[in-house]
Amino acid sequence: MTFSAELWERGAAKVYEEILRHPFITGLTDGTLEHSAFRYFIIQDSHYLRAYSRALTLVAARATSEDDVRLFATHAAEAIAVEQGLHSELLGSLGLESADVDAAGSRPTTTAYMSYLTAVCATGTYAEAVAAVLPCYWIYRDVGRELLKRSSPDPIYAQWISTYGSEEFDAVVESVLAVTDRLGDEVGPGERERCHRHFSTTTRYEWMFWDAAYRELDWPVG
Ligand SMILES: Cc1ncc(C[n+]2csc(CCO)c2C)c(N)n1
Repeated sequence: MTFSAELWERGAAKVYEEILRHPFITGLTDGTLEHSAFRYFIIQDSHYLRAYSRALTLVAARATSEDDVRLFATHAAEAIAVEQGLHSELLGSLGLESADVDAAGSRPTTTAYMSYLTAVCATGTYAEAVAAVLPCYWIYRDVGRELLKRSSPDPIYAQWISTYGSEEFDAVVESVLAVTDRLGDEVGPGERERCHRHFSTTTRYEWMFWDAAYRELDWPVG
């Protein structure tokens, strides 16, 4: 079995099914999701993408070949492009501007997910860092494909869906899966277990990110 298949089977298969069943996801395609929940999601995703792009530059710095440095450095730049392009368009459609993103700040789940990613990418090995960032790519590709089949009666949701369900994005994910499988042949048993732990933790955070948006979770105090 490839390393990526092993990671998915142990850490993501069940959570992925839960994600597809989550009312945030089903609400996107049947149009019942409240705009306020989607607004929360886009605002939090702007914060997330800012941290994620920095985390990817740490992955790039740890990479063991020039091709891999280029791959992750390119994705870091693309994450910023998504934040500044797609997001500013969506913010406009939702009646928001970038000052609203700053005013809302990063909420608990976003903060926890960003902090975990940053810590692993800053202090872990190259394989650990790749395992931590992988669910972000992989889950969005697979969820994007499912959503694309169903599409959405709401043009704002349909626009968002088309970004992650695209063929270009598919190629991006395949290249990261190829890196993961290669690293699977190089890691020792202790590092392999740490990769599993990071992969399943950030997979859970992906579910929690949608759940927090659905419930519009805020800090309980302060
Ligand atoms: C919570 C959350 N998780 C994953 C993504 C998807 N994503 C963000 S950056 C990137 C790779 C480089 O473009 C991918 C796949 C998201 N937007 N928000």
